[in-house]
Amino acid sequence: MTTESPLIIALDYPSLDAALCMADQLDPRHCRVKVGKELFTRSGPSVIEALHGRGFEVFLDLKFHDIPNTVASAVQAAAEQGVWMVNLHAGGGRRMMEAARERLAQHDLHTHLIAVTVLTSLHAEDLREVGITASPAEHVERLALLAQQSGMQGVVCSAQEAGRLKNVCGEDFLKVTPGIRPSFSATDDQQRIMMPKQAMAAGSTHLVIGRPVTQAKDPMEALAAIQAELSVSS
Ligand SMILES: O=C(O)c1cc(=O)[nH]c(=O)n1[C@@H]1O[C@H](COP(=O)(O)O)[C@@H](O)[C@H]1O
Repeated sequence: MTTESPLIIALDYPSLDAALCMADQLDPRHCRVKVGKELFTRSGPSVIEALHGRGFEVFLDLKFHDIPNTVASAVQAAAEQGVWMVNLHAGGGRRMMEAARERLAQHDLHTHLIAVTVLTSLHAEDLREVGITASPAEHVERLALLAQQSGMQGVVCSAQEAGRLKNVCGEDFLKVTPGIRPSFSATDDQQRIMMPKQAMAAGSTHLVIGRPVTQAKDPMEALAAIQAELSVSS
C-alpha cells in the first residue's frame, strides 16, 4: 500500500511486540513506518515482514557506513526485503554511494536510496570537535550535493536545511527530516529541530517523527494533532 502522507513514524522500540502494538494502531494509508538500529538488531528481518504484512511501506534506517562493497551488499540485502527506503552515510564518500546505487541498478531493485548528511543531534560545536569547521548548514549542503552527484535520490537532513537544499538540489530531491518537534513535545537529544508545519513549508518532503508520538501519553491523540496541523488524513 502506498500513501501520499509525508509522515514516517519511527518505531524505536526494544521488541517486535512493542513495535507491532504501535503499528496496529497506525493506518498504512496515512503514514509510513521506520525501522531503526535497535528494533532491527533485536528482531531482524521478521519485523519487516510483519510490517509489510500489515500493508506498511518501510524505511529501513540502518545508516550504512563501510567500504563500498560491504555497503553495496547491505543495501542489496535491504532492497531484496522489499523495503521502500534505505539509507547510508554520505560521509562514506562518493565511491561508497556509487557502489550502492550501481548494485541496486544491476539487480533491478527500486528501493529509494538516500544519504544521511549531518545528524540532527549535532550542532556546530560537535562538528568542530571532529575537525569540521563549516557550519552544519554548509556541511549538509556539501554532503547533499555529493550525494546527488553519486546517484542518491535524496538525503536525511534537518528541516532547518531543507530550504537551502531545495535551492541547490531541486524540489524532486528527497529531503527526509527527523528532529521534528510539535509544540507539545520535549526536544530530547535533538539539536536542529523544527515544528511539523514549518518543516513542510521549509521544503521537507518527508517528516520522521518518533518520540513525540511513540512516547506520548496518548500516541494516537499526538499523531492526530500533528495530522490536523498538517491538514492530512488521520
Ligand atoms: O536517519 C534517521 O532517520 C535519523 C537521522 C538524523 O539525523 N536524526 C534522527 O533523529 N534520525 C532518526 O529519526 C528518529 C527521530 O526520532 P525522535 O527524535 O524520537 O522523533 C530516530 O529514529 C533517529 O534514529
